[in-house]
Parts: sequence; C-alpha cells; structure tokens
Amino acid sequence: MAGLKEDPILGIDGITIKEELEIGKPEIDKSREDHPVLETGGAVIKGESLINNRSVIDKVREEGSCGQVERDMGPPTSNSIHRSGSRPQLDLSKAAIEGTFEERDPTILLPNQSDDISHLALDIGGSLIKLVYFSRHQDRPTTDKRKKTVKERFGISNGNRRSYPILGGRLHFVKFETSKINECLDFISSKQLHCGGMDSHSWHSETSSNGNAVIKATGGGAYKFADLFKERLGVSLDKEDEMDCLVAGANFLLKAIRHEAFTHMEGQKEFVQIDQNDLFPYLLVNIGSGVSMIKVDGDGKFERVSGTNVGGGTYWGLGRLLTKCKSFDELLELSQRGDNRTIDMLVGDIYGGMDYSKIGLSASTIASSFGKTISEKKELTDYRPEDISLSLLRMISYNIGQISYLNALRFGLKRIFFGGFFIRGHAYTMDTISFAVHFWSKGEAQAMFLRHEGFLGVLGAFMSYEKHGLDDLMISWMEKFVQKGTEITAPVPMAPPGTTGLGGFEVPSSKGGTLRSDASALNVGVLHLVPTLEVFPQLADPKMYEPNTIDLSDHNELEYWFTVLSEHLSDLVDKAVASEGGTDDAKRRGDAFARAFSAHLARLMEEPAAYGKLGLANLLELREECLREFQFVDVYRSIKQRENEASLAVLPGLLAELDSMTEASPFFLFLIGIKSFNSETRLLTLIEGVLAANIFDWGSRACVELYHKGTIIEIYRMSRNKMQRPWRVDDFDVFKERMLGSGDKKPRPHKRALLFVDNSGADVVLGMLPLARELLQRGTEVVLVANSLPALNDVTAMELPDIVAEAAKHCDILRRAAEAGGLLVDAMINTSDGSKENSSSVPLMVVENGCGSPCIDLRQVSSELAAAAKDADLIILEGMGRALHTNFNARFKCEALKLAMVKNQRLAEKLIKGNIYDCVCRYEPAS
Ligand SMILES: CC(C)(COP(=O)(O)O)[C@@H](O)C(=O)NCCC(=O)O
Ligand SMILES: [Mn+2]
Repeated sequence: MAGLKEDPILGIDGITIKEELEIGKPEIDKSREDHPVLETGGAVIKGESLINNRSVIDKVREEGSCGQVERDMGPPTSNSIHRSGSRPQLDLSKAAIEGTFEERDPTILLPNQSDDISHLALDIGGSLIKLVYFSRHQDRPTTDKRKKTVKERFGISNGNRRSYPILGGRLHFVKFETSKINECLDFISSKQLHCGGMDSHSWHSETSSNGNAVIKATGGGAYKFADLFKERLGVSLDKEDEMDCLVAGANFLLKAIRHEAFTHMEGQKEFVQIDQNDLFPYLLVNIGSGVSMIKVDGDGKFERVSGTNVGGGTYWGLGRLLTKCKSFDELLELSQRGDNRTIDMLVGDIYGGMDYSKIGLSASTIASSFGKTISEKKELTDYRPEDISLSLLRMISYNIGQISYLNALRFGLKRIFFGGFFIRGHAYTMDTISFAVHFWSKGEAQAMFLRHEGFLGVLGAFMSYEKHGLDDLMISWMEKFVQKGTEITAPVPMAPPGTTGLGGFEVPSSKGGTLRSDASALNVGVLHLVPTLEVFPQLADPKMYEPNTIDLSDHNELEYWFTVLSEHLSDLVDKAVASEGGTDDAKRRGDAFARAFSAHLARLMEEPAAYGKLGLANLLELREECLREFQFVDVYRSIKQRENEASLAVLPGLLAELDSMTEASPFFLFLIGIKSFNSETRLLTLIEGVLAANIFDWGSRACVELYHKGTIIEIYRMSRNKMQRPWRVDDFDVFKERMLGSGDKKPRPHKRALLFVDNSGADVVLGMLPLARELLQRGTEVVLVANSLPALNDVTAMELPDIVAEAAKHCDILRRAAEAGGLLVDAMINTSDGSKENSSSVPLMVVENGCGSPCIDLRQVSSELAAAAKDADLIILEGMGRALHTNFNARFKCEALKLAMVKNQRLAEKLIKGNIYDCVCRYEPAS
C-alpha cells in the first residue's frame, strides 16, 4: 500500500485499499468488491475508531452509494426551500416551440406564464415599439430560522426601503414593429401586463382620474396610438418627454449595470468600467430614425445640442428603395457581404491608386460616398444590392460619427455614448462609427456603445414611475442571461468577433459572414433587481477586484468549458426531472431547460461578451439560473439530504477522535521535543479534513464517476488517506504559526471568522463544522456563510441551521455556540449528556451570501454578509468554485485562507501546474 500514511483520525492502519486516488487514476481499488469498509485493521487511537463502528457503517451503507440517481424524490422536506415560496410557478400550459424543431435556436413560447407583474412602460417610435416590464417574485416563506437573529446581531436595517427578497425581480425587454402594433397589444393583454401592480407586494398602481390603469409611454406613438390603447386595453397612456426619457434611461444603465458600456474597434469589444462619480458630462447620441445629440450634465440635466436628419430612417429608406430589401435587418445582413469599392469613390481612384499621403489619406479612404456611380454608365440593376447596402451604411455611420465628434469637441466632452436601434449590436456599424470618432479626433476621443442601446427611452419612461418608489430600483441590478415569458428562451447566435477588419474609411479587410440572425433582437439578458446586494467590505481593492480566475476570452478555454458543460447536460436533466418527481410536466421542463441552456452556450461560443464580460463563474451561474427559470428549484435536494445524514451519523466519532488529540501531557511533549504537538496535529488534521471532504462535488465529472464506486464514507476515507503534504499550494505552516504561534509567543485568537462553506454532506459536516468548532473553542466567533439559493450540491443558508442543530446534539461546544448565535432558538436540543446549562460561548451564526451559484462574486453579496464581514479578521473560502474559479487572486483587508481540492485536470494544470485531486491551502495575511 504505497504511500498511504497512517491516519490517526480514521484509524486506517491496516486498511486494505490497494490503490490510492492518484493523478489520472481517480479510482477506488476495484478489487474491493464488497464491504471494503469492514476490511480495516482496527482502531488505533483511544477506544473504538470511527471507521470500525459497525452500526455507523451499516447505516451509511443503507443510505446507498452516492452515485445513485434518484427517481423517487418526494416533496421537499423542511430542509429545503419550498418551491412555491421561492419562485413563482411557471405556467407552461400551451407552451410551444415557435418555428421548426430543426431550427438551431427555437423560441419557446409560454403564453400563459405570468409572474407578479408590477410595471410596464412603452416607447412607441416611428419604426419600433419598445416595451419594458418588471416582474417580481413572491416573497420566500419566513421559515428561515437564522434571519431574525442575524438581523438583530448585525443591526441590519433597510431604512425606509421596502424589503425585497433576494433575487427578487426582473426587468424584461421586448420589442415589436410599430406597423404590427396589434401584436404588441395582444402581448400585453395575454400577459396581463396592463393589470399589474395591483397586489399588496407591488408598488402603488397608477390610475387615472376615471379609474383606468395608466401606463407610462414615450415616443410619438404615445400620442398617435393613445386611443387604440384605450379602446383595446382600457388603459391611458401617460406621456413622458422623449428626451427626458432617453437621458434617464442612459443614466440608469450607466450607473446601475456593470457591463453596460463598451468600445468596439476593429472587431474587438471591450467593456468599460464607468465610475458613477465621474460620469458627467457626456454626449449621448441616440440614433433612431433621426439622430439626437444630447449633452448630459447630470440626472435630469441635459441639453439637446445637435442632431442630424441622416439617421437610421435614412439608411433604411434609401436602402429599401435601392435594394428592394423587405426589412431593416435584411438590409443590414446584405451589407455583410458587400464591397463598397464598386460604389464609393476612393482616394486611390482619384490619385491613380496612390495615397494622398501629404494630408494623411490612404488610397483606400473613401473620398466620396456613392461617388463612383456618377462616372459610370451603369443602371441601378448593374450594382449588387450588397455593395449598395454597405456603401450606405458606411456613409451614414461615418457621418454620424463625425458630427458626434465635432459636437463633443464643441463642448469639451471626452465621452460619447451611442445608443438607438440603428446600431443593433452590428459589429460593422459600431466599428465604422468608432473609426470615424477615432479618425477625426486623432485618437483623442473614443466611441462607446450601450448594450441596451435600443431601450434607453423606454427605460427612462419606466424610471418615471419614480414617485411611486421606483427610485429604489437604482440600487442594484444584475444581468442574468435568461429571457422568459413569451420571449426567446433560446437566444440566437452572433457573428464571431473580428468581423469587420479595419473599418473606418478603409476598405474592410474582412467582413463577417454572418450577421446575428436576430440582429433586430436584443443583445441583452434579463436584468435582475437585487437591491440588498452590496460590495463585500473586506475586499482590499473593490475597483480592481475581478472575481473570475479563468478568463474565457481565450477561445480554447471557452471551448473546453463549453464541452464540459454540454457533456454534463443530459445527466443534469435526468436529475432535474427526477427531482421534480419525473412527471410529464417535469420532463417537458427538463427538455426546455436543455434547449435553452444549450442555446445560451451556443450563443456565448459565438459572442462570448453577449451578456457582459464572460468568466467561468458566469457560465456556472447561467446553468443554475436556467434551471431556476424552468422551475427546477433544487436538483440535488435528496442527494444533499442523504449525504448530510450519512455524514452526521459519523460526526460524533470524528469529534471524539479529534478531542482525543488534545490530551498529551506536557511531559510527553517535552519528551518528543515539541511544544504543542497536539494542537499542531489537530489543526493539520482539521485542514486535511476540509480538503479531503471537498471531494464531494456533484459538479465535477471526475468526482461523479468516482461516486459510483463507493459509499460516501468509503470515498471520504479514501480521500482522507490521500492527504499527503506538501500540497500543491501549501501555506499550512504560516497559517499554523498565526494560529498557534511559535516559541513562547501565543498569538491572539481571531475575533470573528467568516467560513464560506461549499458542499453539503461530508464537506460541511466532516470538514467545515469541525474547523468551525476549533475556532469557537479558541474564542473566535464563527459565521458560516452559505448560498442563498441552491446550486449543485452546495449547502444553503436555509439548510444549515438544521444541520448545525443535528451536530449540536452530540457536541456541547457547537450547541452552546449555536445557541449564542441564535441558531437553536426554537430547536429542542437534547444534548448527549442531557445538560441544559447555557454557559456563555462565542456565537456560531449562519448568514446567506446573496447568491445561487457555485462561485461567488464579492462585489455583490447580501447585506447581512456585508454587515457580518465588518468585524471579521479571518476569511476562510472553501471549495473550487469560491476559492479557485473565483477569488483565487482576490486580496482582502483581513487574513484569508483559501482551501480547495482541485477536481478538474485542466484547472489543476493551468492554475497550480498540478494534477486532479491536488489540494490548495493558500494563506494570505491582511493586505
Ligand atoms: C462547479 C464546481 C466549481 C463546484 O466545485 P466546488 O466549489 O463544489 O468545489 C466544480 O464542480 C467544477 O468546476 N466543475 C467543472 C466541471 C468538471 O470538472 O467536470
Ligand atoms: Mn460546491
């Protein structure tokens, strides 16, 4: 049994596991056909060892192998978040795939789905109607035991703000052609959007003096179609000024959405971080049918300084006449394949192929748009519509770029933001405008674009409900990918980056073969309202903080993770469907989830920045969001329960063995020449325990394969045995010195430790709880930080109090601390010794982190975590998602310990130049 060391905790001396868990060989010895657990040699430390406890083993075996896929899952127990409480029911009746099933990204219509819809606003323009509505989820049930005490302890108050549930609402974006206004009216009517906001949870509804509902609307159509809305829906349109709305919408987006603004040069999209305090003044160029240029000096402070009548309407109008195209998007699509040299007169045409270098014009610069057509005896039909479209597009884009720059120059404005539906996320258009601004400003000014480009006005109209409390909406929004309702759940692919070549006045060196087939659709996900989220106060430098360790802008990396997630999909769908009882409805939802998620992945492969800057954490969160979208509330619920129970059953034995390590006499220590042998060994054993138990990760393909080969405890033991130092990243000695000191120096214990826990079962029960207990014993307050919503097999904050209560039944340290932390307020705990004394203890608390993903973005955490973090002097981040995929490079104001087992070969190679199942123990003193 090469390399297997004696394990004091588990007493595996003599165990007959023949192979270790090795690099590239993640297998338990196949020769251990049955009852391998019983082959252990015997107890080695003080009495009966945990693993020799027959009844425990039998119990674990009864729980079954953790690889078993459930088919028989009943309704959630008290440990789970109730489905009906945490999310509204999705009404899938009459759900239909629009278009053919062969279509790559079919739209899924859910005509009868309705959330608690609160507000609707409209922007009815000359060509398009833009619609924004907000849907809010019902409050979660108030069975969250820890909530009240956490609020009291950390003094969290919402002030006068309403209290919203976490992840509690969504802003949806929809558009219709104005010529098809009846479709828009049908949509509003089918989703009852005009009747929203009437219940007790919502903001005050608007009603006109005659009792009719009122909808905020902007754009000329708000006047033109007012009677139609009254007639069809019985609603009045409350008209808001178009410019006011544009500015309010742009300000909202630039302040509230992190990855809203971006530059686009030579096919490269780059997001720009906007400092809210340094936003004004700027020039807003809204390119609709015509173009408005607005100097914005603040909220509600602006002046329309210029404009041009040569805008989107001009491109579309002239384009339609000249090419016979049937739609704007078709015209745009044509331009992708065009060559403007056949139409435009270039400098080289005038200078016999030469540059006019004296004034800096290259031969390929356009001297005169459409100029070539005057000198040739050709008819319109002699020109390719593709070339005409491209020449037109470049003519208009350059013109707008140039006038914009001149106006920015006129008022000394450094930033120019371009919006309006003319752009439509079209790479070529953006490159052309960027080139013009760059060219004329000699590189001094930069054009920026907005992801919600077409929705500025309607967002502004939406914001104008402000007097009814919507000013709160500015607080925090997150982009969350998923489109819903009757919208597209399966977004469409985009052109790959780098489609436009040089752009500008030059002949493009390459042109995209494909325009996004939904060029007219949104380049946005749904915005989620999360007003309770805050920046984690212990981040050393929030502005520089980047949660993702793996940057998916490297296409190979993106491809790898795309493949990994795609390969997981069918197994995940099976589990998801089973978790909802395997009903026909669940199967249908499973199918819809698979389609939607695959479509999102496909889109991201083609346009990685489609939903903002893309990192691995976003991909993993997208999957969880998508599951929730299809009402899969907690896919791993019964796996989690089973693993919790199995682990809790062996916890008392583990704690007893840990305690047995405290009792060496000073004489013995003197004898072996070590000052604190036992505390050292115990600390090491505890950290090893955390790393070993982190193997229970249902998101890792390698681990899931492993689970089919043994029971929970077998796998735990095997993983525990593998723990050999030095780990691949091993700062244990530094951490140990901080905890235990060296020489005679006794360090002060930490005041408060935040333990970001990861997985259910052994991970939290046998790994993190014993570590928490150690800290508590040392007089450190412990806050267990867990997910607000389920993600894979991660333990949630709602589930933890019951787990702690169960553990506390067998451990007075945990019991007293949990009582002090208010975790056991209403629990009837029978301690092992029957004592009911309530001696003082530092508290053990649980707070939710504000997210529902295996990773954590510390720019957006729950207010209770932010409050708890203020007094913390130690942060322990556990698991691959929280400590490696995200936050591996994060620096904190206080001490930080990052603990994880790497359960993915590629990540191990890339991040730590190691192998799968290597471990990371990274300790960082306060920055
Ligand atoms: C999703 C996870 C980050 C969860 O890991 P954990 O945080 O539980 O340690 C991890 O399972 C993961 O990175 N999986 C990648 C897919 C795979 O290796 O199969
Ligand atoms: Mn996890």
